[in-house]
Amino acid sequence: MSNLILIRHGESLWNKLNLFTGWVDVPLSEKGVKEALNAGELLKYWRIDVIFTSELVRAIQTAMLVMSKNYSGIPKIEHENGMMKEWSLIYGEDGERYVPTYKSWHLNERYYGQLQGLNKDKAKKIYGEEQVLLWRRSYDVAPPGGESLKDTAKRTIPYFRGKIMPELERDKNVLVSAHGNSLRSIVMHIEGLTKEEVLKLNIPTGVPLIYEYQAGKLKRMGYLYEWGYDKSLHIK
Ligand SMILES: O=C(O)[C@@H](CO)OP(=O)(O)O
Repeated sequence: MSNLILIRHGESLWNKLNLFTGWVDVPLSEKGVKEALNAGELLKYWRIDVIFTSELVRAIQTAMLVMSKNYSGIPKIEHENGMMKEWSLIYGEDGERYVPTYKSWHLNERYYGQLQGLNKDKAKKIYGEEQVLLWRRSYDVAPPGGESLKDTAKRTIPYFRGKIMPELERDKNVLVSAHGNSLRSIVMHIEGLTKEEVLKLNIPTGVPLIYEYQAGKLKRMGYLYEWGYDKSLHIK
């Protein structure tokens, strides 16, 4: 048996300002740092064997803050190619335990196109609430110049199947630190949600969502809080 731990990054400086963020590389707010540390506290004694994050700093920060509390080992970023890969190899024997950490744009937030940088309430005033809700939560309506959730899934799901699932199959506990919509596409896939169901799916910042992997199946344990699991998927 192994565990899949999904976590949306803590609040970012642009979440706080209520701006469409997408691929804009914004760091965590002070509250976001606290959320990530709190998640780390909850996961303190969990064995984490491998980490996947997006290429965006808010997800990387969140994973590192979680690991700053964790005893599994030191997260070591595994670069895929070039000098970063070649020159970051370890040749000595220092006896440390390392947790391989992979960064990939496949896990990045949905690309929000021309909405990036726009205030979400201002967008509602300009385009109407209904239109903005479709851009933000529907499955196949893309924001102007950006990705629909369906488009996002075209990059997240092959990565999930090709890189993340094989680790679970090898009994590795996996931490995935990513974003509201990249995680919505992954949860939609795992849970087999319909287009209508995914409209209601909102993933809270900085709360670990735990799955158990056994015999080829992922079973949801729920969102992990101080007091235990919230088994519902749609957190109010
Ligand atoms: O701005 C964004 O990139 C995302 C996540 O914060 O926003 P939304 O909740 O609208 O999908």
